[in-house]
Amino acid sequence: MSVSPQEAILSARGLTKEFFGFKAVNGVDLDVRENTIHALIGPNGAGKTTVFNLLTKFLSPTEGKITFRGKDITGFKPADVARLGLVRSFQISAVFPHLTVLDNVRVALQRKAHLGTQFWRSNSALDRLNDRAHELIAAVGLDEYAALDAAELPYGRKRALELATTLALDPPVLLFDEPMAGMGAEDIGRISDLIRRIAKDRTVVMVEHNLNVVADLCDHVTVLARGEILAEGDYDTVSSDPRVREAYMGTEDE
Ligand SMILES: Nc1ncnc2c1ncn2[C@@H]1O[C@H](COP(=O)(O)OP(=O)(O)OP(=O)(O)O)[C@@H](O)[C@H]1O
Repeated sequence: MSVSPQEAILSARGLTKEFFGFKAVNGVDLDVRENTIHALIGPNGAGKTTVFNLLTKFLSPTEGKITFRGKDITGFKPADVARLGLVRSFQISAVFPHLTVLDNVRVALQRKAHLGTQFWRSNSALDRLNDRAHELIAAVGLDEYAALDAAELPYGRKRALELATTLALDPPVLLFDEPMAGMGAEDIGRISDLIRRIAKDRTVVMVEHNLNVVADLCDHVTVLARGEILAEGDYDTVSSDPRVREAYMGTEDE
């Protein structure tokens, strides 16, 4: 099932990335539809992280074009695309270990508001910020941890905090690189629920190795292998595709 470019919030055409002559990503056309959860999957070395870094502008493509809401963002810097509303979470999210959960979320909200030091002159603005911080903390299930330093949080809860600080920026598109990496079953369930809730009125793109999570969460799946798109569609479609099965089994044998 291909997505028509008109419906896509984020698109790539002919996306190619060469490292020293080796094409890690080769001619990838991608359309991410608004308000869906879109997974990038594929065996090790397929080019998922490279595509993810190209989409978020952490890498520049050797060839190809990326558009966001119809605007060509190929030459943009990561901060520029974040400002437009394309924000990656987890691997780069700024959580300060020695600030409390509440203060971490407040700092993120302040950044969003660009209020800087002037902000603290207004008590009503401070109240609004505190209310919003508590809402976000509740949304990610961290109410009882609000006063704890971020460093003291268990791993899964730390990721929930990273999610809250990302949500503070209120981005229409969120990109996650392996959000479930290193998590136990309980945390996976909690973060999956969170992502599902977030995605009700947002677009989510995620690289994910855990195929149970992909099956459970994602509306659309793009399978990459050797830098190219091997298959696309919903999970049932791609998981029953013999080429996809072969690509995964091939790497298991290696
Ligand atoms: N900076 C780089 N320099 C050289 N080669 C790279 C670089 N980054 C990635 N590659 C190569 O590009 C290919 C794709 O890598 P990438 O990390 O995008 O794959 P992946 O699908 O995310 O893999 P994994 O599931 O193992 O994380 C690999 O062969 C990798 O070795």
